[in-house]
Amino acid sequence: MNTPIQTQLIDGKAFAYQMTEQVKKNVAQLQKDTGITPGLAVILVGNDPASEVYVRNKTKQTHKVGMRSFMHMLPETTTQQELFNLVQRLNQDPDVHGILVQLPLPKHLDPDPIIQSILPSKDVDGLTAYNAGKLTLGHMDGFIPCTPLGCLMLLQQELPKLRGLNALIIGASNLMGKPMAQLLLNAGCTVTIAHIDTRNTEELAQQADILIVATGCKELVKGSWIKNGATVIDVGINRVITSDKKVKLIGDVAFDEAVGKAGKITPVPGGVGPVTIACLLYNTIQAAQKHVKE
Ligand SMILES: Nc1nc(=O)c2c([nH]1)NC[C@@H]1CN(c3ccc(C(=O)N[C@@H](CCC(=O)O)C(=O)O)cc3)C=[N+]21
Ligand SMILES: [Mg+2]
Repeated sequence: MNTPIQTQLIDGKAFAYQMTEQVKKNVAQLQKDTGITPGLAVILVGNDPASEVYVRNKTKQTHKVGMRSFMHMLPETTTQQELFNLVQRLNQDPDVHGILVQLPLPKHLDPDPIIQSILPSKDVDGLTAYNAGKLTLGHMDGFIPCTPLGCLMLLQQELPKLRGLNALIIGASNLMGKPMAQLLLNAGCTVTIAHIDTRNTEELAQQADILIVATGCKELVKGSWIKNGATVIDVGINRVITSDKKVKLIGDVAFDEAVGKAGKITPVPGGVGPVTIACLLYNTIQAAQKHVKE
């Protein structure tokens, strides 16, 4: 019999708090040195309830660190041209250092041309071809998407050494899986990406020292998929209604099954989510600092 493993929770909330305090100091310093207040513009189109929660959290944290927040809530009926025009305006606005277009957009809008129209120097989400290319080349001076950057920072804190570890990323999106793979490759991991058409995801997971799950499929990863002692990063946030009719957040990992198998795991909520927001603020202060140097 295997003795059950003591599973340690990775406290994303505490990590995010520390990071946010540092950003706050940097904002104050920048203001003192230059008189500039970093500004973040967030565009939200339509009324997806989950997106509204994230955007509200972002706005709250932006104010907390002393940055300016420019919220643009656009109706569901917004056209491609109107959205495009707004991005152009924000690109030219000297008070705006970072621009984020909350995804997903309503179905009638094509996200790619909109994202690609953001000035790379204001692309704090790291989704333009310029910043994605920088990351692929291993240049660390571009903007890195906030969620994978947060996952990397958590892993660097939790593990003594990443070099040589087997990492499996389940999910291959431009926002998460692909940049995560680049980051871990640059950090010396042996990286595998599994996606919807992968036939042996479970088997691959069982080999993984680091397992990162970002699929949006609730509790996809079972306890039996997890290698003993592995570090599990659960990026999923799924809203479910409990039998007593309460809204509950659950991850892409069956958390109760993972306890006793994983060495370390991020909870949902309180894991990757808050760190994502802290990284967004981190990228925005970087954008404002670079703006001064130019
Ligand atoms: N262009 C773009 N950039 C993003 O960075 C981006 C995006 N689109 N679309 C959606 C995802 C998701 N995301 C989260 C932000 C905050 C929490 C967060 O605050 N989570 C809390 C719980 C919040 C809740 O109650 O739902 C937690 O996990 O503890 C989660 C997820 C950013 N994303
Ligand atoms: Mg979980």
